[in-house]
Amino acid sequence: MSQSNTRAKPNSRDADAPLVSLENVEVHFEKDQGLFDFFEEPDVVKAVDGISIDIEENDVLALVGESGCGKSTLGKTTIGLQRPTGGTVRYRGQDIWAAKDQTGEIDIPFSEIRSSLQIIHQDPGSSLNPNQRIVDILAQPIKQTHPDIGLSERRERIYSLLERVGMNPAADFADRYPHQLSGGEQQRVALSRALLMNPDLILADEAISALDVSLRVEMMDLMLDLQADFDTSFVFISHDLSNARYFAEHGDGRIGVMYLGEIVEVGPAERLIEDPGHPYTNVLRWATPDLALHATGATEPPMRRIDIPDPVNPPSGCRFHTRCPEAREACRESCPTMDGERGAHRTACFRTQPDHEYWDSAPLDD
Ligand SMILES: Nc1ncnc2c1ncn2[C@@H]1O[C@H](COP(=O)(O)OP(=O)(O)OP(=O)(O)O)[C@@H](O)[C@H]1O
Repeated sequence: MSQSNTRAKPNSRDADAPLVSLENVEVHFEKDQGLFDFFEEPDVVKAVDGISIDIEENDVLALVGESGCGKSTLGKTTIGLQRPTGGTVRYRGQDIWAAKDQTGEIDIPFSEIRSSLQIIHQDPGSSLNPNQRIVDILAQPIKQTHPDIGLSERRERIYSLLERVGMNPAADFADRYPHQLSGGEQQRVALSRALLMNPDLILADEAISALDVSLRVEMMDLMLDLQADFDTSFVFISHDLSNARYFAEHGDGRIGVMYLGEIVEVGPAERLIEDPGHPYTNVLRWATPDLALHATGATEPPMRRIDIPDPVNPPSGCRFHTRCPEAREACRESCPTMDGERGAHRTACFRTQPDHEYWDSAPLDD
């Protein structure tokens, strides 16, 4: 059921441009001020801080990291739902926010960009209109993308997609309301609705976290099967490294590890898990017992401290240095940047550079 040829690809500004490209993107939020803090400078959370990454056609990127590290903010910025406070986000070479603000020469209108970049949320129940039947919810994207299609063909498409996502027989589900479906079925409807927009990219933001453990693999397999059918890329967000690994490995994609607003390591799933370059990736590995890695025997996390720094006031230099068991003076003083080519296995840690002054600086003992 390939739908990829139902929508012509938009005119790219640059034919070789990645599907979505982030260049030095920042999203800084001002925290709400208390009544008595009115004359103080507002606190700023650097939810995303200087991230550059490309997402190609039929790509899979699984973002992983602990709660509050900026995964959702980065995901929403990637699909044009969150305006960055710095840097640029491009879709096929078109600056998304220039399109939105209608500044400069626009090759791809914002409305087209937004429908190409879809999202499915952790809680599908809240994103499906409770007063509409499933068939009506799914009719909307078809009316938008194919306004000339008549009622019976629309119904046929909806039924065939419901069956494709495992809701069989479709007629049993089509006339129900969202509250008459299980969480897993609601998520399948949300996925179907996203797919009916013929998207180039779907952001799955903790889309399997609320599902029963037994259903998670089934849902990930379904998303990956449909990725092939619909010619779609996925940014898959999870706080669980084993789910990120499953999705990225089976989708032949990459894992991106986030820490305090930065991507600290990105690379092909298998290599990143088997041979992590960043000490924080090692912590995530340690915290994920079902990765079935060779037991290290360590009962304590491979960290000096377990407390998470305040995102309003992140540590100087490498943000992980306050917890990193390998940290030296050099890590407190300067900030490592990503090594290597875009698209390869890349790590932001001085330890990957054999000639770096890190190796001659004193270990941190505080
Ligand atoms: N609209 C907002 N206003 C102010 N701060 C925000 C806003 N959205 C997110 N933040 C803050 O930005 C940081 C990153 O949040 P984000 O939700 O992106 O992280 P996350 O890794 O997705 O976390 P989780 O796994 O808990 O959803 C957090 O400190 C959060 O409190």
